[in-house]
Amino acid sequence: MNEPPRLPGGSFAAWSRDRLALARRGADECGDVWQLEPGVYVAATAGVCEAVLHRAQDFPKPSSPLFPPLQRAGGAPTPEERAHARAARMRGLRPQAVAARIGEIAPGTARFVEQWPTDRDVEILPLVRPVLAEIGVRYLFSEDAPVLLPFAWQLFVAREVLVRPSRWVWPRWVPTPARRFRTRRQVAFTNALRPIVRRRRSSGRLGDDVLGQMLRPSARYGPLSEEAVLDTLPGITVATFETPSRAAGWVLLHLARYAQAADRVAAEAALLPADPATTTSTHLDNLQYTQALVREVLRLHPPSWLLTRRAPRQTQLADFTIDAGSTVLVCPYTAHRDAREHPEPDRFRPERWLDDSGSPAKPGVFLGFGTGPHGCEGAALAMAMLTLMTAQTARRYHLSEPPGAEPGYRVTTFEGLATAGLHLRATLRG
Ligand code: HEM
Repeated sequence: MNEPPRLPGGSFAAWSRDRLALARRGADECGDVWQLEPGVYVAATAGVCEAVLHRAQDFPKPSSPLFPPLQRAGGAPTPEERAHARAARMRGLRPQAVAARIGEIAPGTARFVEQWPTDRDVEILPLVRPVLAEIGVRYLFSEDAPVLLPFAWQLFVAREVLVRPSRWVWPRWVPTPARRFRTRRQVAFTNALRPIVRRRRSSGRLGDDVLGQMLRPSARYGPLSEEAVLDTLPGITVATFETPSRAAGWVLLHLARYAQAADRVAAEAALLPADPATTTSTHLDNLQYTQALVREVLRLHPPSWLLTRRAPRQTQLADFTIDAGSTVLVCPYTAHRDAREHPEPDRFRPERWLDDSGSPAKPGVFLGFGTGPHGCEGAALAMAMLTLMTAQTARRYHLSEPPGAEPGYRVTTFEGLATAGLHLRATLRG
């Protein structure tokens, strides 16, 4: 049996101290796959990460939903029920569906820009999160969004409490205070959503938003049950703004750090209509440099930088044997810094995502939204929100970091790569 190499000094204690640094050292010194501790492997390079995510039979995603099903007496949903719920959500989230609703997303990102207090340092994540929550919840529930938004916000708060690092990892059945808090918030959200689902179904006015698409029967599976609708929406609701907010923090930081890139985004954004509600998918498609910039930021700082998979049976990965019962951590962060895929991988160079004519290019593996059967369902929505927000911000402001030798934020990696405490200053462009 050919086990993946162990990284010298790569203990769990070293991992806990600085996970990004250890991940980089593992990729540099061990290559494709390395061993963090017995039974825990890290897939580090682009090809291997991609292979694990595509080989979902050999490396299934553990089912540990943040908001476990409440409505079902009969335990976890079957694979068929999961596929049905995913297909229903994707009707409202696929690229064509998002493209048709750009005029609803753009006013939200424009409001964010307008309300940014200028000429003083402002903490970014608390500024950006409520705006993206409003856009995301509106995208899912349109005119029913105002009722659901406060409950959605409480789901987010419950999530933050739940994922906070703690000394003890309690078995899943232990009702810790954080889990009880989560369940109460999830029940409250579901109780607010149920009458909306019933009203839409009984009136026949299902709506054209994501909820409306989920309520339409599928040709293949028929109608999605009320329980499945109610169980699937808490997770998706938080997903519409949680990871996008982390991504926005990184993108805005890069606008502040790279003035020339920001100027180029501003020039492109000058072509956006004055009334954001009239923005269309054609306007969005024309923001090619801005999209490249967002993609480049997600390459360098993928907010979901480490994905978990299991190996229920013994299997091969690259030249190694992965034992039954192992955990495989897939690392988009190091995969994106694989020089065979992205030359000068540590350099911020949005142009790498454009060809000579300025059209989109795919220079190498990109796992910012994962890939394979569990790839991100909200990628098109996230790209639309982030691209519009970036363009509108650069059109109106110069951003800058607070002066000083040290960055005014901490990089956190637990449950996602984020710029905790990031402050930026916006000054109106002359
Ligand atoms: C910049 C923003 C975002 C990033 C970087 C991101 C990243 C990711 C990644 C890497 C995965 C794969 C996880 C894995 O393979 O284990 C994923 C899955 C997922 N994302 Fe996103 N995401 C973003 C925004 C969104 C939005 C806006 C939504 C909701 C509308 C969403 C919904 C989901 C869902 C439901 C999954 C699970 C898919 C599955 O397990 O089958 N994400 N996302």
